[in-house]
Amino acid sequence: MKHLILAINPGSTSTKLAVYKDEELVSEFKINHETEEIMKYKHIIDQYKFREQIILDFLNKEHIDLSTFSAIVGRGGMLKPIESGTYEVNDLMIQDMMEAKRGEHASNLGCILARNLGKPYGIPAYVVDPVAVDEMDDHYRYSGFPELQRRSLFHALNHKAVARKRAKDLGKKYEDLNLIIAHLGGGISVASHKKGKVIDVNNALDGDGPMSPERSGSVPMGPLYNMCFSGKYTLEEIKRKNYGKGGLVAYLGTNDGKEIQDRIKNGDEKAKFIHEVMCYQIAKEIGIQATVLEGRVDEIILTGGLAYDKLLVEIVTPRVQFIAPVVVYAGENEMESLALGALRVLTKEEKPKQYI
Ligand SMILES: Nc1ncnc2c1ncn2[C@@H]1O[C@H](COP(=O)(O)OP(=O)(O)OP(=O)(O)O)[C@@H](O)[C@H]1O
Ligand SMILES: CCCC(=O)O
Repeated sequence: MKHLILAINPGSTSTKLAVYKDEELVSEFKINHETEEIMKYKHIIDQYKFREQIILDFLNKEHIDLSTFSAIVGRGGMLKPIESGTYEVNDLMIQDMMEAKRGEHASNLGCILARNLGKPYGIPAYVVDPVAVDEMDDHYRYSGFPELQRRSLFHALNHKAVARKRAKDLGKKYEDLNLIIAHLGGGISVASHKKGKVIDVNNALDGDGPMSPERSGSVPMGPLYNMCFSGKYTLEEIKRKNYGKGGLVAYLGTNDGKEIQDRIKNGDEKAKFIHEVMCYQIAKEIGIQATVLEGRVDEIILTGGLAYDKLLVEIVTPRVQFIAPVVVYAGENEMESLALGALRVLTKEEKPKQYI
């Protein structure tokens, strides 16, 4: 019997959905969200109904009955640090995502949507490679403030999926390669994959790394703490400057990479300069990760939605190709990875991990 699987991927600038019959893609859907549309919700959890309606409308349009799914799988959010794999959605996971104690990210909704949609029909819910996957080297964790440790939060699902895909395309094992992978999405994470483990990455949610379509990336700390204590801003407003309203959207009023490309083509000098700054910072972050891998880098991979941007690739590549060859895997492999992660559990090839 074939398994019908619904994959749900709430991203920071989009909602992506896919239906798989075993390994075969049956149908998919993606909707991009304007910054204003998303920013009107104070907390990620407040977006629940909005994102749920997108899923129900998609299933309706495709004439797919919810009750026919064998499993529903969501992108996993800011859980406690955990190892890579497929996890059963349980009560603790739901509670942690509702409380968002480790922070707010669109992917926090993945497990809640998967569980709630399937529950009336007894359909099992899973998450795969949540953003909280933690395989870090301990050197990574320490900052110069003993009170402040770095946290592993990144686009683990796409990082792992692209790394495995590249290894397969090369006829090698992921565990035999050293890769620098730059996920270039609404947020940007650039990571060192050392022999199958992600040992270092910038965490854009904590204001680390390059600016991105809607994250500030790292900013000068002196001016930042003056700003924080100026009395002009609430904590919420400062957080929004880092996450949601930072980066390209702060300078150009849009998080839409295609629109920015069009503006550049039409001679918009400001868009051109800010885009160059983002590219410069991406290249610099790749350089940082090259030192983590001590220069022993097999390949640099550019992936995520922004990797479709040819100008970005043209600017970043010459700055970093002295480190290793640059390969582009534009878009993401997240939907297939979600579905295959659930399928391995349904076919009993793998036992689901428990979130405790
Ligand atoms: N063809 C394209 N050209 C330029 N930019 C693009 C293109 N397609 C998508 N983008 C941009 O890529 C970004 C979104 O990438 P992606 O879909 O990987 O992110 P997301 O899933 O919404 O967010 P995140 O990965 O941070 O969770 C947006 O800024 C989008 O405008
Ligand atoms: C937690 C994923 C990182 C990001 O969206 O910036």
